[in-house]
Amino acid sequence: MSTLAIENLGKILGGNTILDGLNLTVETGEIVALLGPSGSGKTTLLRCISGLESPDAGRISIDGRPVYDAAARVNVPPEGRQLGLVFQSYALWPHKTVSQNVAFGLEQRRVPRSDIAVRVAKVLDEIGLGALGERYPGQLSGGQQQRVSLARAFVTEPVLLLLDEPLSNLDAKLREHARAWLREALKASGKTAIFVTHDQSEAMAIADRVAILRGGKLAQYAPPETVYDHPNSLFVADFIGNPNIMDAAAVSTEGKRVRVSVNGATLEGMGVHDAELGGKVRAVIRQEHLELGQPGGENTFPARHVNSIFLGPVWEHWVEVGSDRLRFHSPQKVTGEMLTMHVPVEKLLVFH
Ligand SMILES: Nc1ncnc2c1ncn2[C@@H]1O[C@H](COP(=O)(O)OP(=O)(O)OP(=O)(O)O)[C@@H](O)[C@H]1O
Repeated sequence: MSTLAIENLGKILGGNTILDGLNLTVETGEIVALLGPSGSGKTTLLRCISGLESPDAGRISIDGRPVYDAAARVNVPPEGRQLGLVFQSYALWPHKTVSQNVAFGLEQRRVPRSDIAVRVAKVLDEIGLGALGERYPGQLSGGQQQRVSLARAFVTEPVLLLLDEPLSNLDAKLREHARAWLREALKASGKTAIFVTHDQSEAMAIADRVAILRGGKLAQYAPPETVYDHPNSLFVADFIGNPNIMDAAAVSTEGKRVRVSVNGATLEGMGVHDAELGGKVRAVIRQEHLELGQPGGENTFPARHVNSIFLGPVWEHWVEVGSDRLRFHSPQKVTGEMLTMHVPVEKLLVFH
């Protein structure tokens, strides 16, 4: 069953179309990341779902109930949408203890006092804060404060959780731990969740499906492995994972396979929109799919080695091919000026 159904959602702000007939469905128990370049409409979409922003067209249903319908003039206020909100800033009350912060939403809903104490204790336990109920937010680490803000959203038993950049206030090391923890906590709760992030690896690590926005529309909506391995457009291929991209010319096609001429070398790859191929194309190779090859080997090309930097687990190398600069990794140092590069056929993606 779908917990969230968005149909043809439109939003205009300051005369600009920010959401452009957007459709999105989130199944019950699913975690969805909204990802996209700055200004693509992620925050506006989250605000429209929450009710903090009013769309101009379309429909939004939560748990089968319309909460916004332009045609039927339905617009349920935020507090009537059964949502749990988690903000980047945590928005904790500094003068209330952890337990009081978590209890606040229940008090507002006039839940009996004895029930509040039981529900707060249970959610704090579940979220690993059982021993910290009497502390004040100022006495907690950033990661612990983030857990409190999640506990506060969980305790009201919302049908849908909306998280706005939930980990962006944490430092890099803590963030890596927090993303694994956040996915575990969401999955253990069985809650349906949508979060906005600027961090692609965070989106892929936490989400079941990633919604990539471009100009207020969905560019691709699929599991993380699919958007990474099978991007449906040059835009998505380029946006996710910062790959190597070269200008090329399509020479011939055979089914999905395409032969391309790149800087004087002929290479074979996979056409993503084969019907449209012909003439100028772009060849995309992810850094981890480019490797050293044997001179004369299949799908190889010569490249000039210009730089290598040590990253710890691997070396990162830069090579030049014609006017293109490409990047690849290897566990060892690479020496020599001219190198032979290899890319497996199925890992060279050709876009119109
Ligand atoms: N109140 C407003 N009036 C006019 N334009 C606005 C308003 N709020 C947002 N916008 C514009 O809407 C577009 C989408 O904004 P939004 O914040 O939804 O994008 P985003 O994808 O979340 O961006 P970012 O990654 O930078 O946070 C941007 O171009 C922004 O300038």
